[in-house]
Amino acid sequence: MKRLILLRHGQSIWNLENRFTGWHDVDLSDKGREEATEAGRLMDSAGLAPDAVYTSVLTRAIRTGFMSLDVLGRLWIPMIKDWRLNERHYGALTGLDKAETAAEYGDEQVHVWRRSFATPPPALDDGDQRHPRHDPRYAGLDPALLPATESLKDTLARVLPYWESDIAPALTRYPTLLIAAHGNSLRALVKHLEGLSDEAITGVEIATGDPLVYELDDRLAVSAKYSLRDGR
Ligand SMILES: O=C(O)[C@@H](CO)OP(=O)(O)O
Repeated sequence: MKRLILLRHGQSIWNLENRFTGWHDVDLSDKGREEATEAGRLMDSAGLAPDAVYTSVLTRAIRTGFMSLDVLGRLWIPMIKDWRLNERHYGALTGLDKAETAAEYGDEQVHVWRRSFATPPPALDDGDQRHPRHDPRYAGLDPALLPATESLKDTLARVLPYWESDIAPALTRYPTLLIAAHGNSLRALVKHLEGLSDEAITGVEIATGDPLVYELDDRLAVSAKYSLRDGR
């Protein structure tokens, strides 16, 4: 049996401030750091010892993985960072206050931008400093790969090939594998793992700092799923 632990980063400063974040690189809040440490304690109590961690190239996820592994005394395991585990790109909404945006465009429109499967938020212009082409961490990538906005469908379209090419094969070598990532990149993975419909995934939320464990058989079919914090 293999175990996949999905861990959404702890609360970030922009989660706390209620701002659309996406690919903006904001760090954890004090509460987020506590959640990251607590996630490590929960894994420890459950007897889970990750053999490797996959994470994004965004500080809040990297730090969450690092802080949880620190509790476990496992900072030495391989940590693989890849942009394809980044949060869904929030386009022109990046940095805006969620409540103010809802007051301007209406709750329904904001809900569509946040949770519909296929409708992306308005895109960023190439010249906008928030566009990933201006961020040195993506300098080695083909600019055509870099999103100016993303729906969950678009996010799935980059997470899934990475799952198939890198993460799923790694489960043979690392049978307990931690993925420290983001609300929407993890929702994309959950949709795939559980075979959820486009409609069903719109109702799925992933809490910060709550390790979600999937037990997988040799064909990587899910045999059990539970959360370490809420026990669901
Ligand atoms: O702002 C974001 O990037 C995400 C996650 O924090 O927010 P939402 O839940 O609205 O998709």
